[in-house]
Amino acid sequence: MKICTGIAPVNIAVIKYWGKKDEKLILPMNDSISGTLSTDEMHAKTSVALSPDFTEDKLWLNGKEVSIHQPRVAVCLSELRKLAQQKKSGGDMVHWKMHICSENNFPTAAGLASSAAGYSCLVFTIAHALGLDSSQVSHIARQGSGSACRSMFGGFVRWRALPSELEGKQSDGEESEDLRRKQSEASNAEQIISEAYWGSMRVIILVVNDQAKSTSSTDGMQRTTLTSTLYTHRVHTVVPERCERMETALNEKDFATFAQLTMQDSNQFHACCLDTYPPIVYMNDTSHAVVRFVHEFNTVAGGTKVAYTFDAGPNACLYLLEDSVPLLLSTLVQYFPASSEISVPYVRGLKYSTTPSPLQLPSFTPQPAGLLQYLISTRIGSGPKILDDIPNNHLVNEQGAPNHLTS
Ligand SMILES: Nc1ncnc2c1ncn2[C@@H]1O[C@H](COP(=O)(O)OP(=O)(O)OP(=O)(O)O)[C@@H](O)[C@H]1O
Ligand SMILES: C[C@@](O)(CCOP(=O)(O)OP(=O)(O)O)CC(=O)O
Repeated sequence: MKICTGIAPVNIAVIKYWGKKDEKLILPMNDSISGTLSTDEMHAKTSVALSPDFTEDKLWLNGKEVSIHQPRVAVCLSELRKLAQQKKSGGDMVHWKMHICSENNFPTAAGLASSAAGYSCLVFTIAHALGLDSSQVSHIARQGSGSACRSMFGGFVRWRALPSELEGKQSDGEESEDLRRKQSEASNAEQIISEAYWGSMRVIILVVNDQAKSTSSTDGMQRTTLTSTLYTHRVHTVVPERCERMETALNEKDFATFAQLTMQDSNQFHACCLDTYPPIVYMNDTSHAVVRFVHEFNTVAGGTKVAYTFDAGPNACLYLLEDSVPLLLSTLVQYFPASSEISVPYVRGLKYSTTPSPLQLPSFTPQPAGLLQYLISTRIGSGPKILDDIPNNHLVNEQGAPNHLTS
């Protein structure tokens, strides 16, 4: 019997992934770039037990058994076992069944990138258990959920689309097994900026008080690729150039350019969603109020101090530098007050000792209390980690049954 436990981070894209060239392999239409958030505030945690005595693979998510036969979970397990066999790694364990327990210390499927952290954690932890090099398996995490490949590394991460020379199909229209394997291995993630390089980068997540389930990313992006003409322009013309400019801004620690590109890319992604037919609407009135707030804050602050970005949901993610956080937080709390009924801290996570007076924003009206549920204050952090040396930390016990939820 072998048991391993790992944790993995959430990532939030600053140049968005949206749309696939290949639904099965999850090959993206364009490169994307994201920041990896610290696991101190938000993480997925996975334990895997392998034993020659287990008769079937099993999976528990947040304490409940779920089907191990979901195609995306199944493909991750079979690819990891195949790779371990090829590399002659893991010995007999390659043939043993696994019991996997996974949980998130933040809401699952609420548009907070739980699938990215979740699949990254599952693939990283099993790769470690089978003795594989976990820096070489982001293409497997990608097959769980595209954005999961970026959670395999810390700092800022770029996920590359397939290089054009590997795009071809064979003359009979059928790709060979060999070409498919090469294609799959060629679209992977790599760290472009370490978490230490721009150590003052901070992130604040604004959880919007409306978690109505809208179109899933998987379905939404499929519809956009089929129907949006703006999207064609985005993929072929805008994103390639924007990714290069984003890498330069990160390398030069040029916050104003980083922030402008981040906001423009979020806006264009949501414009493509609206240009989808029938349209997809992820941002709500509160999201749009946050956009207006950020622009007004930057105007009054006399420079671009804060950037917003929105994924496939109404929650906002703000990128800013450490020295702007106290003023941003005090102003935000003033203009987006907590509900009077809130029984938990409104601002969670990283604490700051100073509370400056809020900026006065003449063109922005204070919003009704409770539009935001809570805020998570965090920073850019490192990639997944194995936590086997912490006692009593596993989510699964020696009998292969789930332990009680621990975090
Ligand atoms: N810790 C985990 N381990 C394994 N799978 C997970 C884990 N967390 C989430 N998932 C998978 O991801 C699914 C949720 O993905 P979904 O894309 O709906 O939500 P999200 O990732 O929170 O939102 P978004 O992708 O819009 O940011 C879950 O139903 C489950 O299949
Ligand atoms: C808007 C996004 O968050 C979309 C994420 O899409 P997913 O990675 O959840 O989609 P699938 O590959 O179908 O699982 C942008 C991004 O993270 O780059």
